Amino acid sequence: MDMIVTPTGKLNGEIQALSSKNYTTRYLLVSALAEGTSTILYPAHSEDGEAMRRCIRDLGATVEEDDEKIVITGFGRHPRATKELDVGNAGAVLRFVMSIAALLPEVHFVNSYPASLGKRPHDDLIAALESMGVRIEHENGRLPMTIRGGNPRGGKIQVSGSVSSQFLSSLLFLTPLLDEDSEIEVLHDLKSKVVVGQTLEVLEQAGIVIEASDDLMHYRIPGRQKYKAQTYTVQGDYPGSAAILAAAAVTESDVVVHRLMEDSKQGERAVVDVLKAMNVPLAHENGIVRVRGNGKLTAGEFDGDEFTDGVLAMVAAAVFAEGTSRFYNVENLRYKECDRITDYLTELRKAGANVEEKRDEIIVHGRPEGVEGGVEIDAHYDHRVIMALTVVGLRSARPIRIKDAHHVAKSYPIYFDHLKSLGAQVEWAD
Ligand SMILES: O=C(O)C1=C[C@@H](OP(=O)(O)O)[C@@H](O)[C@H](O)C1
Ligand SMILES: C=C(OP(=O)(O)O)C(=O)O
Repeated sequence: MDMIVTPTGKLNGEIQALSSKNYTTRYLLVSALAEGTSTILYPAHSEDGEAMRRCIRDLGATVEEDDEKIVITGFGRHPRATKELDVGNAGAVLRFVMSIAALLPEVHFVNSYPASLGKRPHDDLIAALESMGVRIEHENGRLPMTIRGGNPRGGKIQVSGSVSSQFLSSLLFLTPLLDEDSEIEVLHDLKSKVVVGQTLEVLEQAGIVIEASDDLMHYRIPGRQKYKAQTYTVQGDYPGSAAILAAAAVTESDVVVHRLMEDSKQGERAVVDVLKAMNVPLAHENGIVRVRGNGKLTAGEFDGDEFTDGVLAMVAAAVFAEGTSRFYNVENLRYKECDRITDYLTELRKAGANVEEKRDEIIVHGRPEGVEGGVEIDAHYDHRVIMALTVVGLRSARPIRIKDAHHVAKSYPIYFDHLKSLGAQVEWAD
């Protein structure tokens, strides 16, 4: 389904932030790895959340859900010997479940999104799992894959963090279950370091003991641990809310978003500081963010690796800022649902934005006068491209048409409903 975004000058209203995708996937996983029954309150409802629900069910967890909670009885260290898993287009779900599949004799991962997840590399996690005695058939480090494990060995493990932090997170979920104690050394660099903090927080809540170095590059994980069945509450999602806040920033607005904890471990909480640095009138207290946009923004320079999933939305706001903005240290955006530098900038330029790219940087020459719009946008299967281009469409001279905008449901199925409730002129077109 395509979305027609018509220029909208004013946004007003209040919404409850959607629930965090990245916490929901983690709570579903640790609940499945516990024996006994866990409860997750206010879980995210999205395609990626559904992908993790599907995988843990296929691996033997029981999953019962009503409109407020999920109740899960896990399989501990003994997942059911399932032959095939389908993670949809969910990168973190694939990476995390690959390590659980290593506990089984043979699991095949299908490639349902050859043009998106099918293009993303998993070499670094494959190498680490192979060093633990797991055999993996793959297509040049990509899906489809067959993992032949059974009894992966703990001990000294090395994994590169230069492409994704998810490979490390995946090993941190697996190693506590192994017979041996393990030590993990992260090689090269560790991208999206902040989100590893979420992994560690959830593991601690699940009763797992892990010793992490201050720089998050070394870990000691005792083996033979048991995940505890717990009750978890999912907090609001900053990455998805970043697009709502950007929309409020580029219009005349008075927009309030609830459920955004100031002390969240989500790196994307930094988008509040980014917008403040761009002189967007914004207040953040008691978990409530209020933007009283006047459409005026000033450019800035930002380390995008601190708020990985919020970069595209902040770039969309910078499109209308006074001056030139830089978002640096963002090379790993190239390995997401699409190449979020080259593909994203191609779509921004179509809409009339003045943007440049480097290997690991996005440069935005702001256009406070707005952009032409009046074009058809390719979503590249990427929910964050869809959300960010919608922000640009609100301040274009003419409507834009975003093709296949239904892929927004990967993380935020109600994004357009939320925007519409704030007054945005967005309509599905068949
Ligand atoms: O661990 C996670 O849940 C995620 C980590 C990040 O990926 P990278 O570590 O590949 O940047 C982020 O982009 C993704 O949305 C989810
Ligand atoms: C890249 C993302 O998620 P994943 O890596 O889990 O596909 C995202 O949510 O922007």
